Amino acid sequence: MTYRYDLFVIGAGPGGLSAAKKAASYGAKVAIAESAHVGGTCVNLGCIPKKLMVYAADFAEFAHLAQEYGWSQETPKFSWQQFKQIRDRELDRLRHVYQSKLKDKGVELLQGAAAFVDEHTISVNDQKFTADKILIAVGGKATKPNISGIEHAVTSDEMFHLEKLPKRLAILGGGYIGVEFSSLMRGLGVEVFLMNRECCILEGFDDTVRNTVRNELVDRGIHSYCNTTAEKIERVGDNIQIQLTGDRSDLLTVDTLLCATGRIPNLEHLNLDTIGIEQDNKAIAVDEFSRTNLPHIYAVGDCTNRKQLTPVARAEGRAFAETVFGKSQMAIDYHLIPSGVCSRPEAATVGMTESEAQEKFGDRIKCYQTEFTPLLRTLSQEKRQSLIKFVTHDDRILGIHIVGDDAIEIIQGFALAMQKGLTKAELDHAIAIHPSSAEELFS
Ligand SMILES: Cc1cc2nc3c(=O)[nH]c(=O)nc-3n(C[C@H](O)[C@H](O)[C@H](O)COP(=O)(O)OP(=O)(O)OC[C@H]3O[C@@H](n4cnc5c(N)ncnc54)[C@H](O)[C@@H]3O)c2cc1C
Ligand SMILES: NC(=O)c1ccc[n+]([C@@H]2O[C@H](COP(=O)([O-])OP(=O)(O)OC[C@H]3O[C@@H](n4cnc5c(N)ncnc54)[C@H](O)[C@@H]3O)[C@@H](O)[C@H]2O)c1
Repeated sequence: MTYRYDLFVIGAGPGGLSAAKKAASYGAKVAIAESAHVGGTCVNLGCIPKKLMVYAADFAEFAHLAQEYGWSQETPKFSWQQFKQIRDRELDRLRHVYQSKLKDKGVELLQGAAAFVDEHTISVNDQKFTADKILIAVGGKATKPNISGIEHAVTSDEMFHLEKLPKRLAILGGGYIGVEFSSLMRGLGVEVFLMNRECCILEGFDDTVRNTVRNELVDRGIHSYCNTTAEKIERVGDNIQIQLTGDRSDLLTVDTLLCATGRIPNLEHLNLDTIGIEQDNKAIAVDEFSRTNLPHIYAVGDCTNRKQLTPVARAEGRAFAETVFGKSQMAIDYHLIPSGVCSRPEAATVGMTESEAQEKFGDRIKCYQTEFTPLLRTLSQEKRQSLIKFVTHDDRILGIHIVGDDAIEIIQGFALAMQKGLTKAELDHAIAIHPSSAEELFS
């Protein structure tokens, strides 16, 4: 049987793009279908626009800090409309860069929603295409809990395109998205109410990090309601009224409600049932080589049940292409993947939390913790603390957790060193750069 393509990729996000380009570099004839914008969630509605908004918000804090350094007092004004225009111009440029990279590699881009017709046939805009191998890389979408009136809540997708900045914003969910948006919106001058149903924000992070970030958010004026969720939501005129339940049970009135309660795979329009692809908890079930139960169909990124992070989707895409079209079988090592929350303060983490290490090694673990004021902040009246915590066992570093300026940039190199089995003694013998925040990791 001959097929039109060696590989058909569904979804041009980080996972699909990296797989398509790598497979093409091995000489495969590749097509990629995209129903929205090339670049996927990351470029269009995720990492990149989010981080640009974080930077936009930072200028408010820096303008304040500048006065402590002797700059004269002026009140800078922020224009949301102007920022959106400038940001969208940059996202457009990025999309073009990704498109021309596909073209350079000879990958054919098909604009439209793809669905399975049979095991080797995909339809896009009523046209049918056959392929020997198929990669599903359709990513995820925001999910909303079943709460009366939840249709009045927006998701992170809409937050990027709001007509105007909210005056009072409530956020349901204290995970990555809830914490990042609460912080950046506060930075832009919005009154923010952050609700999470657990005892603290950032479930899964080390408890010290969770508590430190929360205290700092509160210090910056965010109302943080833990053990609290929404029972009922109603639109009243231009406002949204939220009946809270849990530790807080009052009626909260805001103009915008962001639902940030998690993301699920985006599988509903693919016709997966017609070909019998097995699922695992609403995601596509795959083995260590990203292969589904059908041996010629693979899946990578947020539509599988692994880590919902851009570098992970990219790595899975590359590993798939290497395994199927390259020279060696490649599986991803999910151990020690660093991640960071772009809140103010920033939080970054790699490896085990203290409680995870305790569960595994009991009282034999040892933690080291240091808190300090970064040099940049020492002239300020508002003392912003940074925090570094090591979790070790028999001197081997099991986890590093950082809160404060540049935490995300600092942790990257240490994650690599940990993968190489770094011990605390080795770190203490190394020579750091001074003055810096990262030097605080060295003894
Ligand atoms: C607000 C937000 C902020 C984030 N910030 C970060 C961050 O700072 N760092 C980080 O590592 N991760 C971050 N993430 C997560 C990151 O965006 C995802 O993990 C990553 O984009 C997953 O890549 P993917 O290729 O699996 O899917 P996606 O990027 O979602 O791409 C999937 C693509 O498939 C397309 N598609 C879907 N169905 C079809 C179909 N039937 N036919 C054709 N095309 C289809 C979609 O339109 C989309 O373009 C963030 C996510 C969000 C929502
Ligand atoms: N900086 C980054 O790397 C980054 C940034 C954004 C998103 N992401 C990725 O996207 C994924 C999705 O982000 P997210 O923040 O939507 O999900 P999340 O899983 O990180 O957090 C969702 C939070 O909502 C809470 N929740 C669920 N239902 C609730 C309810 N009814 N009431 C109150 N709280 C409720 C959950 O307990 C959880 O704490 C993340 O897991 C992450 O992998 C990464």
